[in-house]
Amino acid sequence: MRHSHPMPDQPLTKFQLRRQMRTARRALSPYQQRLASRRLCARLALTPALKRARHIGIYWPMDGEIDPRLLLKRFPHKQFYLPVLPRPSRSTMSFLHWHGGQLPYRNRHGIPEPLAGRSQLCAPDRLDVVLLPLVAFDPSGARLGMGAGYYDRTFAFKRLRPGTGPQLIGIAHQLQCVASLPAESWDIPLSLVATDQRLYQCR
Ligand SMILES: Nc1nc2c(c(=O)[nH]1)N(C=O)[C@@H](CNc1ccc(C(=O)N[C@@H](CCC(=O)O)C(=O)O)cc1)CN2
Ligand SMILES: Nc1ncnc2c1ncn2[C@@H]1O[C@H](COP(=O)(O)OP(=O)(O)OP(=O)(O)O)[C@@H](O)[C@H]1O
Repeated sequence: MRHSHPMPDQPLTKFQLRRQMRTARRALSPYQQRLASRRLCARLALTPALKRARHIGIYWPMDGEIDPRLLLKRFPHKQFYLPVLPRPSRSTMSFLHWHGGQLPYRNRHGIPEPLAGRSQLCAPDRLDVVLLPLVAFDPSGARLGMGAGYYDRTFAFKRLRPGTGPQLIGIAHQLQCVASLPAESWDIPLSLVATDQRLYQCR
């Protein structure tokens, strides 16, 4: 009996944490989502990183993720790029230029992507800033994603050549903040996390 149930105060496994955070995120109302997105984008727009950046990696939100797409209206002269899943036998994502309109094609996870050949490609190391989706984060800049490792693999070169490549900025709802996440050897740390409520300067 003593060992038949996990202790209630045991740390959640990554699996449990993902499920809990994704459920909490999805439970936000459309009004809460719009408000959070406006607050996030207003805060991000004031950061030196965004003001300086010319080529910015962004994402198309899903599953209750905070929506960064208002930034296109704030910065009509900057170039924005969406991630495209690795082609067969490749392991890293590409980034394709996006003007802000609707996108008919959806990838195998149901997320809209621009079409290769029709949109200009930007190599991951040529982006100035990347806004990363995440499931949970901690104030040190550790990130828990969907679990496929796409972003970790795409920006793994930053561990070999620290200080090169884009500045990686995690964006999230404030409720996605946890006290601490287990660090994995392949994790690429975030330099900044921005939420609808505040900024976390990580290093
Ligand atoms: N908005 C957004 N775009 C993104 C990511 C993300 O986290 N958010 N990614 C960050 O890596 C990549 C896609 N990664 C993904 C990894 C796993 C699943 C996934 O497991 N999805 C379903 C299972 C069903 C299905 O895939 O069809 C799930 O919800 O459980 C989805 C996307 C690239 N684009
Ligand atoms: N640089 C890398 N080289 C090889 N494999 C990697 C690398 N980075 C991550 N992986 C693999 O990807 C898998 C998923 O990693 P993890 O659970 O940390 O993903 P995540 O950061 O949550 O997801 P995502 O980046 O897709 O949002 C791990 O099992 C790991 O083996």
